[in-house]
Formats: sequence, structure tokens, C-alpha cells
Amino acid sequence: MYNFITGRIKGGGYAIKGAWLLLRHEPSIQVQFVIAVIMTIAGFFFGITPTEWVMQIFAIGLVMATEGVNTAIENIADFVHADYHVKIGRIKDVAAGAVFFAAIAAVAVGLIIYIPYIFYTV
Ligand SMILES: Nc1ncnc2c1ncn2[C@@H]1O[C@H](COP(=O)(O)OP(=O)(O)OP(=O)(O)O)[C@@H](O)[C@H]1O
Repeated sequence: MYNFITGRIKGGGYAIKGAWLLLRHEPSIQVQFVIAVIMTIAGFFFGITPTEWVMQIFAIGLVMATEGVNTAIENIADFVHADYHVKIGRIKDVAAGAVFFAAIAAVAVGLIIYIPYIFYTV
């Protein structure tokens, strides 16, 4: 039981270290983090509802998590095969495609939340 708990705490530490590495070294994650901060400020500014907060937080989390996994896949791909290979290109394209799905969903959520606040509030 003690080992289980210390193991989980250690795992959490590695995860926080990984999140910090992404924020420090990955330009795409840095851009998404800035967008997340702007959207959070917008949420307070427009006074969005709790449900809208949940949607927004999920959208931000989905994009940043997918981008993190994409970065890990890119790193693995470069590690196992640093030279050009058509399969490595395909693996990276597919991983980037996953981020694209998440980003499209996040943009849709953002538009659905904010268009009414921007255009229909008197
Ligand atoms: N070793 C390779 N072999 C074949 N194609 C590759 C290789 N490395 C990259 N590519 C192609 O270049 C694209 C960009 O790859 P790269 O590793 O530069 O990612 P990136 O655009 O910098 O991603 P991110 O912005 O998320 O860091 C890939 O999606 C793939 O099509």
C-alpha cells in the first residue's frame, strides 16, 4: 500500500515535470497556453456560465493534451529514425491530424460560446 502511494506521487511528479518541459520547450504548446490564458480572461470578461466554463476548460485541455501527445510521438519518431522515411512522415502527419481534430472542436466551442456574447448582448 505504501509503495502504491509513493509510486503514484512519483508518477505525478514526472507528469508535472513533463508538463513543465512542454511549456518551456514546445512553441506550439506555448502558443496554446497563451490562447488558453486569453480565453480565460475572456471568460471572466464576458461572465460566461458554469456550463460554458466546463466546455471551455475541456476544449483547452483537449487541445493541449493532444498537442503534448503529438510532441511525444514526434520525439519517438525522431529517436527511432532520425533520417527521412515515408513512414515516419506518415506517423507525424497522423499525430498532427489528431491535434487538428481537437483544434477544430475547440474553435467551434469558442465560437458557440462567444458569438452570442459579442453580437447579441445589448
Ligand atoms: N523523418 C521524417 N521523414 C519523413 N517526413 C518527415 C520527417 N520528419 C518530418 N517529416 C514531415 O514534416 C512534417 C513536420 O514534421 P516536424 O517534426 O517538423 O513537426 P512540426 O511541424 O515541427 O510539428 P510541431 O509544430 O507540432 O512541433 C511531418 O508531419 C512530416 O510530414
